[in-house]
Amino acid sequence: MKITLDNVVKTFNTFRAVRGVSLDIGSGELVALLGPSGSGKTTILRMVAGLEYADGGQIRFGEEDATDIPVRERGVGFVFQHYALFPHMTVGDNIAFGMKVSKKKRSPAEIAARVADLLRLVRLEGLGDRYPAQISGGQRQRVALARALAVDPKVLLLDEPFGALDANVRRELRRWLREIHDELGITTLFVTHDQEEALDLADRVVILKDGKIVQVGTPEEVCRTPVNAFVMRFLGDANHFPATISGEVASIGGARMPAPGLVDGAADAYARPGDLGFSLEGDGVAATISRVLDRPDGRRLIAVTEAGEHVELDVAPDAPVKAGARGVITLARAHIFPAA
Ligand SMILES: Nc1ncnc2c1ncn2[C@@H]1O[C@H](COP(=O)(O)OP(=O)(O)OP(=O)(O)O)[C@@H](O)[C@H]1O
Repeated sequence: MKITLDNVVKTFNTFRAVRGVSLDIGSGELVALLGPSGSGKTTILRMVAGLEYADGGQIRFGEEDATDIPVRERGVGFVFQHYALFPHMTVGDNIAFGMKVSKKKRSPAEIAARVADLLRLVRLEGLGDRYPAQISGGQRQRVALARALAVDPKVLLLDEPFGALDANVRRELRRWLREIHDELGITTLFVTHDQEEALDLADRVVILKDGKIVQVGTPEEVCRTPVNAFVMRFLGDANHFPATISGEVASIGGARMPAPGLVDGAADAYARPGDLGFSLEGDGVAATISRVLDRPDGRRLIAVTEAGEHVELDVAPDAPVKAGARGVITLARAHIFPAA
């Protein structure tokens, strides 16, 4: 099912939570809405679900105006962070619940077979007789997904479904969700404020700020060509350097870089840790190493520039650098934007 948002607006009292959002979500696509707290992600999801009405613009399911489709007939499955399972029902009964109350009549044997299929799909075979309190948080969210899938939704809406889980479980569930999505091909809209989660999971990422879309693109597009400093910073690990533009060339400390299309004057350059290096001499930004952090996947240096800015850079695990070393930060790549 294709979903279209056409200049959608939502106002609470006088506060504009969503300010003219237009977005096409292709049939079978997995799209993440990513943005800081209060950027309007949940409000957009709730409007698609029909739990909230847009007060401007239009939402279409296929070619049909969604306002004409009652919530129960939208064919939407939800998983929310705090959308608790029924504690007094077994896992199996929780999954069966939607089928039992659905207009589409199914026999008890059909329901039991479907519950068994779904338990297999979410890899919880054998746990159907447990109660929610007897399984882990990650398993509970898998049950919540199985319950949402039980009624064959055309659209799946997930609001921070893994928000309450620890980092390793989150990572595992996100891989698993992607596999399930690829198997079932249900159009999925996923809300998160976790950049890594959005980038790992989604076909396309929609970056929101103050109720507006700032950028839409594949993970590669938003990472490699952020449209502005907000996207660059929000995606994480952005080091800032003041820059000066002259004749479409940026000077960043002693380094020079092409800056096509930028006007002369002050600018902001941003670079990620992997785009930086450290050497004792050369063209770059003078800095002193303040800390050396060793991690399973390499060595990260924390440097302080002469302007007092902290910069993080990744070097080879065996790079011979010690805290206190003075030298220059070299830039292999940077994103340069007009000064804010
Ligand atoms: N029912 C409501 N009444 C008044 N204001 C609301 C209501 N729901 C949301 N808002 C406001 O609308 C803005 C957007 O909220 P929304 O929950 O959509 O943001 P979000 O991006 O999902 O944030 P979070 O990540 O914190 O959940 C916020 O400023 C919020 O306070």
